[in-house]
Amino acid sequence: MTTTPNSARKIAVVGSGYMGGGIAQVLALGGARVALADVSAEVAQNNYERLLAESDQFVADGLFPEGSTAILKQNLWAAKDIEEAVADADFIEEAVPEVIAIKHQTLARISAAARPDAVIGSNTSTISIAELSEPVANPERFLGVHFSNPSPFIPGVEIIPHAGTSAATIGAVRDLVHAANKQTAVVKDVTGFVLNRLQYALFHEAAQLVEQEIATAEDVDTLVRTTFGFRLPFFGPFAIADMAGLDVYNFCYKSLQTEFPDRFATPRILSDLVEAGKLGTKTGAGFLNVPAERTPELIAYRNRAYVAMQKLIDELGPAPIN
Ligand SMILES: NC(=O)c1ccc[n+]([C@@H]2O[C@H](COP(=O)([O-])OP(=O)(O)OC[C@H]3O[C@@H](n4cnc5c(N)ncnc54)[C@H](O)[C@@H]3O)[C@@H](O)[C@H]2O)c1
Repeated sequence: MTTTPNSARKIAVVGSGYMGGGIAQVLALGGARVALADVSAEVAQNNYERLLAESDQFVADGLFPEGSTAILKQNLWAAKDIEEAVADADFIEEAVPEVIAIKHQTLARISAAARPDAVIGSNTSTISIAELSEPVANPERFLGVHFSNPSPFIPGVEIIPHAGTSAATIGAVRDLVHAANKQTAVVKDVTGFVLNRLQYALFHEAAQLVEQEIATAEDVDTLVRTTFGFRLPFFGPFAIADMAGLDVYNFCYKSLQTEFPDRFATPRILSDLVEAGKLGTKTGAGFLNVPAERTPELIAYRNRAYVAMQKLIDELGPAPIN
């Protein structure tokens, strides 16, 4: 639930490049006053102008609502340096390059110049949040706030507290991100977090299939897009497993184990449910506990979703790859 409208917030984005620029657009369009800071006043100003020009193009292409550039002109500004940008900010997002030394140096400057109660987030994709927190004074106000590329259009943001991040900090960031019309999930500070761990698990198997000449890269992509990947905008892996039947998953694991006993060892959380007779949607209990009486509603939604998805793909045409 949103408690504070973003129009009442002051935000600074430090590192106004590709990701920082997009994040600044999202937050400024959500109503916050957003300062851009970069290596120099000139770079910040150039990025400010780039973001306005890009917004004009997005409006012309129907991707941003009419009037977006005017809102950005009102809410975005280019600061002369990090200190000026963060001085009275409630929230600061760091989006400088993925190099620990640069991030540490930047976070030290942010932390020294910001209000002691300002919340500080990092857009890091891979660096431990605990390690990044080292130069931050009051590290309970620091956490990962990981937007995805392209940030104006991808709806999810991964929130990564380190062990010392306060609950109030997590709550404040979730409010702020939700007020900018994004969805959040809070995950632990482990290598790869959740998003990249999953993304690279899929890529890792895909690369091995191609290396072993089991399928071409094109055919792997076709299969992912047109089969299980087709479901993913609507259902995550646990909803899909519940709908498929956890007994079926258990059996498939046994099959995979004949060739890959270690890589596809049956996960304990799956075998525990199967042993308890909780086989997913068909038994009204599984990972996500969809009550049995709602199954027809779920199936109807699923079917509508897949038909709508195919219509959208037909309307857009294939991606310009190859
Ligand atoms: N590009 C992606 O797809 C993606 C996706 C998710 C997360 N990320 C993460 O977002 C962060 C930024 O990535 P990006 O792709 O936007 O990089 P980028 O190179 O486009 O932008 C980095 C910006 O930081 C500025 N900068 C460099 N040193 C600085 C300093 N000392 N002080 C202030 N500004 C400084 C640069 O001038 C540049 O404008 C990285 O941590 C990256 O891992 C990137």
